[in-house]
Amino acid sequence: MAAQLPPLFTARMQELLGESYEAFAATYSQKPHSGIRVNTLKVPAETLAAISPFRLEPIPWCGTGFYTEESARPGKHPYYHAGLYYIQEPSAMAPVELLDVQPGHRALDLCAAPGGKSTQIAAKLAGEGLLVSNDLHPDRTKALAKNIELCGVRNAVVLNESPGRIAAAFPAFFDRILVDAPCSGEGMFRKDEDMVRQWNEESPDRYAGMQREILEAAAGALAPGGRLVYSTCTFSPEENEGSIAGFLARHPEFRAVPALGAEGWMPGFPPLPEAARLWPHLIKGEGHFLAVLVKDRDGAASAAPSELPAAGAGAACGSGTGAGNDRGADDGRSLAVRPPRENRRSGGGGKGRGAEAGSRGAQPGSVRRAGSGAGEAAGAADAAGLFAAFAAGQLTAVPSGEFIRFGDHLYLSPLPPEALNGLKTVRPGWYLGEARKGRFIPGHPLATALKAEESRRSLSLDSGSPEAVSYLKGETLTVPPERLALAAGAEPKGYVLVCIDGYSAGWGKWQDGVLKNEYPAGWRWT
Ligand SMILES: C[S@@+](CC[C@H](N)C(=O)[O-])C[C@H]1O[C@@H](n2cnc3c(N)ncnc32)[C@H](O)[C@@H]1O
Repeated sequence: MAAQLPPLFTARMQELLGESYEAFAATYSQKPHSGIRVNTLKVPAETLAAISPFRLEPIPWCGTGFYTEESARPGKHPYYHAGLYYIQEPSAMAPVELLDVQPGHRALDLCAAPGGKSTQIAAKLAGEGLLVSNDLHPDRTKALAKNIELCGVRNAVVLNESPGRIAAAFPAFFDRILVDAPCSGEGMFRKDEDMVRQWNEESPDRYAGMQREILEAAAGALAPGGRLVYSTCTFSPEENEGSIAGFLARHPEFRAVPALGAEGWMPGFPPLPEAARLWPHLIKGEGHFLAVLVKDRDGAASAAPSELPAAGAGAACGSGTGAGNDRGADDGRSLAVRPPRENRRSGGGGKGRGAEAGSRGAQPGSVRRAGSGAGEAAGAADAAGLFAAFAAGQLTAVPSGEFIRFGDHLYLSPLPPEALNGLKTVRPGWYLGEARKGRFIPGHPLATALKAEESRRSLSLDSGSPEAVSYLKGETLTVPPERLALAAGAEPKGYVLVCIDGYSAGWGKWQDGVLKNEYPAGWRWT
């Protein structure tokens, strides 16, 4: 690496590591390791391993994770665009492995952008249960939402909130919480030299303050008997053992359990040997810290656990009664539920304007129940009804659940709409599409989360063919009707689920041998 390590950092590391320091320091002249994690929502890990265009080597602590060679360019393969894997630093795959997420759990990822660990949690949920994925910084939630949609996640809600407000809206609610905390990033110096430049001697103490606040919120949102994983990518004991020891002292209802991993993982420093430290000179990965905390079954003072928040609970929080960190509280700038910008069509400004106009009459940042607001989309057409009609002709099974309509835009949510009242919601669920002028226009995330056999009209492109890249670049394709896979009775004309080697990537619209490209501009292969 070119950047000079801060002398104060190296002095601290020498003190921390003693005679291991030389081996540690030597890693800075070595290349960082790269990896991908298979998105099992789309493909089993064994299948991807068999069809992978580049060599894969298993990562010992993550059954769906693989090291990739330096020469591999996984972001430049059609499989990436079909959401078959997520490019992730190998050590960063460890926290979710320790979270023990099971299908059906309610999981909260409090510091989630850009979504590496959220997409990993979603894969473990396997479409059952709930993922609430949050980040405080609005700009970062865009990448978060996009990655969740790329991976075809159906049961995620994306928020842009302070953890304190989430805890106030969802007291003692979640079975699993991940706090992948903002930190001084010392473990990433080799991979990201910006981290080196941003570091100063106050960094560890500054971040420890933030971590304390986030952990307090997590304590309130975790259900009795629930599990919390705390992770950082830094070495400083203040932000690691210090943050967790302080938390345990304040919260006797929590205990640390061993963070069991793989060969080469080291225990935390006293007083927290249950934690794990991942050192770059002992494993093939960057520096990480991991702690697993369990909340007593009967220890939550306030717990009337696991009921959905009553309607209005969030609104109370929005009016300023929420606990904890108030940064990011409603300030009138926040957007209500919006369709992904990249899913708004060119020339479809009316659609975007409609959504914004709809939000003006609402509490800032609120999500409104389908069809409940006066400023709701013009026209009496019921978006859910239009979707049902579209689905009857297009899909082999019609997804069901809580429909949330905002303006012309329809989502399927894993939560009842009132549960999100007052919370800045980036996505209230799976974006299905837009109901406009009596028609339903399917959204891109609807396509990415479908399996080929769930669409009555599909087309599979060979990942190695120039056609696959043409489609991903947004080009029109010539496709004779016999190439379309049609369910019994389906006509070739209409929306086609375009797949890469059988894995959904987006929509096309077929007519008379021409496949019009519906792959959104912001997602295209460049
Ligand atoms: C280590 S990164 C998260 C990486 C992410 N978990 C992943 O796997 O892709 C920490 C994140 O915390 C967010 N953040 C910072 N302060 C926060 C706070 N008070 N509450 C929630 N998120 C916060 C940052 O915007 C950043 O995206």
